Amino acid sequence: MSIPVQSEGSVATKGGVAPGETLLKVTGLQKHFPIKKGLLQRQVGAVHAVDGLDFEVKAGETLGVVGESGCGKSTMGRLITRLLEPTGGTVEFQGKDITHLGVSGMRPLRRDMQMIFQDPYSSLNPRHTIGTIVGAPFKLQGVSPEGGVRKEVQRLLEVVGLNPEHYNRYPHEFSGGQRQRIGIARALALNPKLVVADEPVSALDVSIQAQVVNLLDDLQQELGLTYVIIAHDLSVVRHVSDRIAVMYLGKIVELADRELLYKAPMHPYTKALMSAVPIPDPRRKNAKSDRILLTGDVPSPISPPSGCRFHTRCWKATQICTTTEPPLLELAPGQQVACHHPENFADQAPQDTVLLTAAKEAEKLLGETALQESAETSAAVAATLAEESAESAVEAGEPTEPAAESAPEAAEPTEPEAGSGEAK
Ligand SMILES: Nc1ncnc2c1ncn2[C@@H]1O[C@H](COP(=O)(O)OP(=O)(O)OP(=O)(O)O)[C@@H](O)[C@H]1O
Repeated sequence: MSIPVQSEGSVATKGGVAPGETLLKVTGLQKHFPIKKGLLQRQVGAVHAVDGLDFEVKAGETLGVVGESGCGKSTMGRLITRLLEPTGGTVEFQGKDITHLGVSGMRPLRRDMQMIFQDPYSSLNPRHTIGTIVGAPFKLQGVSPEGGVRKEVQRLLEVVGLNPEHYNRYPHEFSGGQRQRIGIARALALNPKLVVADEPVSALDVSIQAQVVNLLDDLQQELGLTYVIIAHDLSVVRHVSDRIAVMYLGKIVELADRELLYKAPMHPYTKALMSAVPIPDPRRKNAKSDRILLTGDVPSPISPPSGCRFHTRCWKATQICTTTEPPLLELAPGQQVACHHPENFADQAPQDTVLLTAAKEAEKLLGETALQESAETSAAVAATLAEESAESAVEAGEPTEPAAESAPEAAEPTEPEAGSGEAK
């Protein structure tokens, strides 16, 4: 599809943020929704929807955000576009702190950051024509596009693959996929720099999902857009994201380049999510499923578990996971992980070996292939690391013993890891 050039020039070069430079920076971002009770509406607790997020989004990239329902993805999207006021932390957009900007302070920035919502049925006013809906941002911002609003709206409709002649039609006259295209046209009207798409295709038929995802991809290529795409399903963000953040109960547990995340996920939760993505390969139709089934429900965000929040469902959890929250560390270039016992990497807490009872139960539900693979990859990576550090120790003239210590898994037999938890 050919997309007409925007009248105001390339987004990526507009406003001084060059591709690859930081467009959005989030530090320690928090949102706690108060729970109030009684006549006096006293606060009795809080929903820890987003609980300390740190990440950056570079101009021109697509950051995918995935996680189960209720993990705080939408809240995060609304916080970074400042549709919600954060409880803590900071949000910087183009180097400017926008954390506590009021409505008037945010108004000029609204042009630069737009949101696409999940439900193309409820996000469009049924009483307004498409022309009014897509043209609304011009009115709200007091912008008069060259050639008039009508001409610009028709151009935008064409950009998203809709017939510009349908300017006077109403939302109910369009299919779900077309309505989502209308939502995208509205988001693009003011030539934004950052587009946050919250589950942009979840409400659509699978056959239409690919069309909308491809449209978003095409628009990014042509207009130099920066995306944060939120989805509960890795298969949606898989093809469009440059980097992917995996969220669990209000926290990022892994943030990595797409390739790294798919080839060697380090957080057990990422591994479990990935095992749930179906592989469309007819040759595997009789293969034994190695899907990782997580035990129990997602704990309540009102009183999240202590230590690592995933420990209640993790098959690798040990004592330290219940007491100490693992920091989000860059364990490999381009891969940040918050885990004491990561996959595909040397153990971060090798001294702590006693598996929790819950973990032992979770282990029973894991596919054997998954456990075997997990053990093999961890042992292989640990062996490579041990080799590398032994080599560097020899080069530096040091004794080679400490290298083996720093990668204790290297010495382990390649038995399933969860089963060999005691010896880890
Ligand atoms: N306005 C609100 N008041 C109180 N709690 C809220 C509010 N908005 C969200 N929450 C709670 O915050 C938590 C995170 O919600 P959020 O919608 O951000 O999750 P999500 O990962 O986007 O889930 P989904 O995919 O189902 O939308 C949930 O427990 C939710 O109930």
